[in-house]
Amino acid sequence: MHSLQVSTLRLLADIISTAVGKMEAAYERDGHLLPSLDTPFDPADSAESLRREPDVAAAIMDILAAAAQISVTVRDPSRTMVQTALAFNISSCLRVASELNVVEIIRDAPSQASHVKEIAALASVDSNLLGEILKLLATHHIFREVSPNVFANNRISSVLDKGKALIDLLTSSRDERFTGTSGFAAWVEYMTNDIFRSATCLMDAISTLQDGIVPFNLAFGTTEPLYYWMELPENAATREHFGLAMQGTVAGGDPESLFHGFDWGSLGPGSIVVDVGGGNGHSSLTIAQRYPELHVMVQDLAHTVEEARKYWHTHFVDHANRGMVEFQAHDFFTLQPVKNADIFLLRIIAHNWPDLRAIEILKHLRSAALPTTRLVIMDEIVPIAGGRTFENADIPGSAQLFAQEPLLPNWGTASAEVYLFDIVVGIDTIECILCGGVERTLDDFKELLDQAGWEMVRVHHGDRTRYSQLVAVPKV
Ligand SMILES: C[S@@+](CC[C@H](N)C(=O)[O-])C[C@H]1O[C@@H](n2cnc3c(N)ncnc32)[C@H](O)[C@@H]1O
Repeated sequence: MHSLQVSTLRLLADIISTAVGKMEAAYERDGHLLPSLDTPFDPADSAESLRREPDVAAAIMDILAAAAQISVTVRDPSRTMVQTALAFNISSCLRVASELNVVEIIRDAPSQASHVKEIAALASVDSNLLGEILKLLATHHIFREVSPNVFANNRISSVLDKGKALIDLLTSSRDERFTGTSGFAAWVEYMTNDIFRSATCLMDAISTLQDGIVPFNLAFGTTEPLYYWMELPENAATREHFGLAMQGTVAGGDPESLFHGFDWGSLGPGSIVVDVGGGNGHSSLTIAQRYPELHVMVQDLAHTVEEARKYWHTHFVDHANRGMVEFQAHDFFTLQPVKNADIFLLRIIAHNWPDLRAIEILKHLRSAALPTTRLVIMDEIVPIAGGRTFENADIPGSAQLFAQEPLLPNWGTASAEVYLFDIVVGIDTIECILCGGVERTLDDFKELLDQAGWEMVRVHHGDRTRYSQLVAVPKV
């Protein structure tokens, strides 16, 4: 038994060693250095794009999975448990750092490093507590403590940079801080504040078993479903914050992600793309910027679609002036008014709804579809985790890769995001907590589409920084 454990450790160490060798070879071949953890992230650095090369991406997955597995194998389990139980403090401290603009304060300091007293003075908070917060984050490689109580940005903290002048951030209202940003900090703050609050009510909602009441309702004291609650006039600031946060879901992953999948260039001039539940329409806007001959219709609930109109007029006024974009208040649980769509785009919509409701949305799209209409779904696909066999090989692109033993088949915590978001959509939006997980496996999607009259014809797997894309056509 003991020697078996030791040989498992050796296998894990070998996986790391082999993967590091592959990375070394790729970086050497291209004449790049691996970007340092100690310096701010530069998305324009060509060394960064190397991480997306299939061999390097696979090596990274192996390193993440094996390093995590080796750590929990060798550690006293009660220490692992305590640290995991207290992990919420990391979320909480991250929110503080973002709301107080710590990254931007350090960025604009003369030597790009600041004593916590200087940071606290600019942020108008107590320096002792802030120091503890930053030390916890630095211990998790978020910021770097360059000398006692002096902090610098590093690769991880720098991605929170809102990219605005510090003076603007310090003088603007809380609600205006994200305006004009990529939305990534808005997304992080939405997760560490709104979603965090809902998460604290998970146990209460599960034990109460009230139909239609999810943790979000208990946390925010409302019986309205999340998106209808956001439509209320008093929640305009949250709605705007959420719209920017959704934009941040693209900015924080691979900005090119929308183009890794369905070939938008294959659509002819004037093709109609309906962005169903499009939020502020940032995804269809990015697609239209690259393919300006596409005619876009952004649909969402009434107030959200007005945010979309503002967003497009700020970021792509030319398309709006050419009459190539329309904004339509539309509830996707009602008849779809666009009957001549080339594409119905559903980005991170299906995961918000339990099967019966998702089928309703898909059926409305099916009823409005022409024989040539295609449905493009962008969402997470939950990998098969309980084995290493895959059965849907008949659909192009669908095959799932599995990690080598002794890693978990789904690469364990290297794939954690999809499981974390499964809980997020459960606590925020499903209408009945007993309806089951809403992030779906490929089989779940196939079944869902089938029941709504669609046939899945192509799968483009994401790579944990991108949503997967599924293409479906009307079933005849
Ligand atoms: C997770 S967000 C995704 C937004 C956008 N597709 C994106 O990728 O950023 C879900 C969107 O669904 C919209 N939504 C929720 N319920 C809706 C309904 N009944 N009809 C239309 N849109 C709805 C919300 O307002 C929100 O914009």
